[in-house]
Amino acid sequence: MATIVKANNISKHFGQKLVLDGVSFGIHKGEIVGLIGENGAGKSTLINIILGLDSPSSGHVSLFDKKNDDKSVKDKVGVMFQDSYGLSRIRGTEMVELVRSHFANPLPIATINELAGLGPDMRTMVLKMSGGQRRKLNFALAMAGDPDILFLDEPTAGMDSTSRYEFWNQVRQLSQAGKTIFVTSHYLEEIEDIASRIIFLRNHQILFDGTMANLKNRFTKSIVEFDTRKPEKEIIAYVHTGSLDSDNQGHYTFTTDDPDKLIQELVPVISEIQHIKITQNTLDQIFREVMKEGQN
Ligand SMILES: Nc1ncnc2c1ncn2[C@@H]1O[C@H](COP(=O)(O)OP(=O)(O)OP(=O)(O)O)[C@@H](O)[C@H]1O
Repeated sequence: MATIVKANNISKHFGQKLVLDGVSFGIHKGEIVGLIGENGAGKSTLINIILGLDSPSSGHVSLFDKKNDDKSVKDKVGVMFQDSYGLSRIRGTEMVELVRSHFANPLPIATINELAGLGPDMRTMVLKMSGGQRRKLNFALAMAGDPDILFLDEPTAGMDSTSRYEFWNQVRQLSQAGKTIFVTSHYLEEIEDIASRIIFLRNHQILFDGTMANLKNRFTKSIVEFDTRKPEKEIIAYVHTGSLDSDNQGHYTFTTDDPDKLIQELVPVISEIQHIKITQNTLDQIFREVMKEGQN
């Protein structure tokens, strides 16, 4: 699989302040990578370094196997920044035209608007656009050059629920069409939903890099719940792979590393068990737990 981004041992200081410390990873074609970390973790700094907008204190980055300032790379990269741009006294359509003119093979403006979902609002002066409309315009600008890789920095902040839903559907379709996506967001349920891979920045380094399933296996246990009239001591006698959290009027809650095995252990009494439910922590819960651990 082609590696589109290679970040090799990136460190970054701002003055005395260490922000990134030996960060390395590769991003492959077609992946949707979710970069997560607390406020100030260095997500935007890392994106800026990958894009060549900032330089690392040490380490190096390549995009499409070239240096990130190589001219041939520019046409293949689309970026949706967090902040709005300086030009605000022109219409959205004019802004998109301006950006299109910088690319060799831009998408038609109607296609760009279809992707961004701005409709007639694209003709509004940028100054008069709402926060959500500006986000959509930012997405339009990111897509203007028909990029192979899209960097999305907090793309849905300020978007209403329907717009978010449509936005992520669009991103999913772009991914299915072969685009590579690198996204940061504090809306972790959205990252959990969209990303094929999570990179978790913590204490200036990569704490975790892998699939959501791997992340859950590493940082969380499963909860197995069920109802039964069997007395507690009988149930406990069967279960060896989990610990009983509560037995509340016949509703049992076990925490376990291996929910499949726990269910197998219950097989002798399974006919007397009802409403079995297995759950795992969400990305949001895992994130909060990992952050809490760091404070202790
Ligand atoms: N140009 C700069 N000069 C000095 N410090 C900077 C600069 N840019 C970023 N920083 C600092 O680097 C750290 C990382 O900032 P960055 O914006 O990369 O974090 P982030 O993970 O994107 O945060 P957020 O989730 O809040 O957007 C912060 O402490 C920030 O104050």
